Amino acid sequence: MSTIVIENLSKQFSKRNKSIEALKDINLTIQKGEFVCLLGPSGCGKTTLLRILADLDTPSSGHVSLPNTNGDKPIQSMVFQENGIFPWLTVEENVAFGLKMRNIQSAIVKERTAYYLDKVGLTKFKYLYPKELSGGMKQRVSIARAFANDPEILLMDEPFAALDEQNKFILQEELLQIWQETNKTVLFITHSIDEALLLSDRILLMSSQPGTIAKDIPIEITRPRTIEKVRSDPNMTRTFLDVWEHLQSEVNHSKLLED
Ligand SMILES: Nc1ncnc2c1ncn2[C@@H]1O[C@H](COP(=O)(O)OP(=O)(O)OP(=O)(O)O)[C@@H](O)[C@H]1O
Repeated sequence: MSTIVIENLSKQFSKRNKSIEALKDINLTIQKGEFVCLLGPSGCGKTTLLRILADLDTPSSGHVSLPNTNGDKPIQSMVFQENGIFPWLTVEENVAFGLKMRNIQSAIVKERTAYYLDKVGLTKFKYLYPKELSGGMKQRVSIARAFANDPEILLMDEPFAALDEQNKFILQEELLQIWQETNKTVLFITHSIDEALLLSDRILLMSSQPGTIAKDIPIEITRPRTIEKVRSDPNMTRTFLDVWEHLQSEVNHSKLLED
């Protein structure tokens, strides 16, 4: 069953009287429950695509079809790289925010908030404010809030990019656990090939500007996965090199166009 269908999507921006073609002719189908990573050179339109799916921006042409939820829950929730939580609310209030906005019964809000606070290990920090939290803890709040909202689709824009390796690894594991339990569809932007191999069912590799889907690569290594398992699998080594070479040539290509 497909959750997201994108047909002939293109997006142009105008910047200082010049037109920028950010996305060109994107055609894509994503199945319910799939974990898909978007990888591509800087400026290739990854965030633009996510923003269109989040309804924060509109396509210049083409069509996006998302599931219909009859308004009883959100279609999509977005997790940003940083600063995605409200500084004036406590950890608990941040996680409960979306549910309260939808006037969900307070007993359910409490139960669901407590469940996801526990999942991301923040129960004992629930009365703290964001300024009292580390970067990793803030991202945990964002993830707990996104899942507590119970959306059909999770849109994640480099959520772990600002974290140190150790924290990144712990959060990747937590995310995978919650994803497997909830069967949400996840679209996840990353610049890390290792991260994409560890997390995704599929890597969508984009070309440099204008962004197109250059390759659609299934990642078939069994779950649960660990970095060690991914690194020692010869197929994954080959995929890593393929993706690496693609990114290198796209970066070189866009440099040539700039020169
Ligand atoms: N609101 C906007 N107005 C004008 N140009 C924009 C706007 N948003 C994005 N762009 C341009 O569209 C292109 C794609 O940007 P986008 O942020 O989607 O790329 P990205 O792949 O997410 O980049 P990065 O990996 O560096 O985060 C860039 O050239 C960017 O400058």
